Amino acid sequence: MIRLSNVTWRYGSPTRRAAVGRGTDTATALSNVTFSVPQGGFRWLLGPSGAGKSSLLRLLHLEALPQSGELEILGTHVGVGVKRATLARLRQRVGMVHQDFRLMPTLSISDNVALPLRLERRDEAAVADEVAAILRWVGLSERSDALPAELSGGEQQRAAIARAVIARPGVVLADEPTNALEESQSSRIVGMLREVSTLGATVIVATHNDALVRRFPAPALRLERGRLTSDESNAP
Ligand SMILES: Nc1ncnc2c1ncn2[C@@H]1O[C@H](COP(=O)(O)OP(=O)(O)OP(=O)(O)O)[C@@H](O)[C@H]1O
Repeated sequence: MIRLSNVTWRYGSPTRRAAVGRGTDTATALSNVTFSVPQGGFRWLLGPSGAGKSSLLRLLHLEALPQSGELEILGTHVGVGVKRATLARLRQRVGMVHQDFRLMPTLSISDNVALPLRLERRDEAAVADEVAAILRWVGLSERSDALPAELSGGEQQRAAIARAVIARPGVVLADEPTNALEESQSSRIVGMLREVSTLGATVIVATHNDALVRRFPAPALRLERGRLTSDESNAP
């Protein structure tokens, strides 16, 4: 479950600089944003360039804290004063998929996918089993020893999804995950993200791809200039 109530977030605040080390102005990226998504819900995140989609996903990925308003993720209230250890634990329960994959170039696909489990110090035999199972799910069993650069864009994105979901996060966020991909790969990626939500994770996917949104109908959150202009969260 994700719940935001009147959340406002400006770039260039001390919180933001401390969190990611950049941003010098005070552009307001999100203004009074209020919505909630239940556990297992799937939402498109739509809006023109600069509307605040990436900013909202970064906030939900706990890369920064809201300057005002309330943010609740998986039952934890996140705000100024929240303990670092609480944030770190919560962050492990939020998976993120980026447009440019962000796989570690020197690690094999299986080692990339294993990273979240190794961070949790899971037993290596269990890691091997989980990695094999998830690579089967994303159709990459044959490519487990390859380096990311040896894979196509669609394959790299499937590996990135495997890495994002292997530790069974309660929330999965994707920032324009199909931008660099051709149509058939895009559909496959969105199909997987939909499946992740039916398995119980809350999933939010930012996109500019209207054709994809039509092909996979789901409630949408629409941002314009940092404000939520449409919230179909209560749609059936
Ligand atoms: N590092 C930053 N420092 C200051 N302002 C920023 C920074 N990154 C984004 N912004 C501003 O925040 C606002 C929202 O940007 P954001 O990247 O969230 O939009 P977006 O909807 O994801 O756009 P796009 O679809 O082009 O990716 C914009 O006004 C943008 O200029």
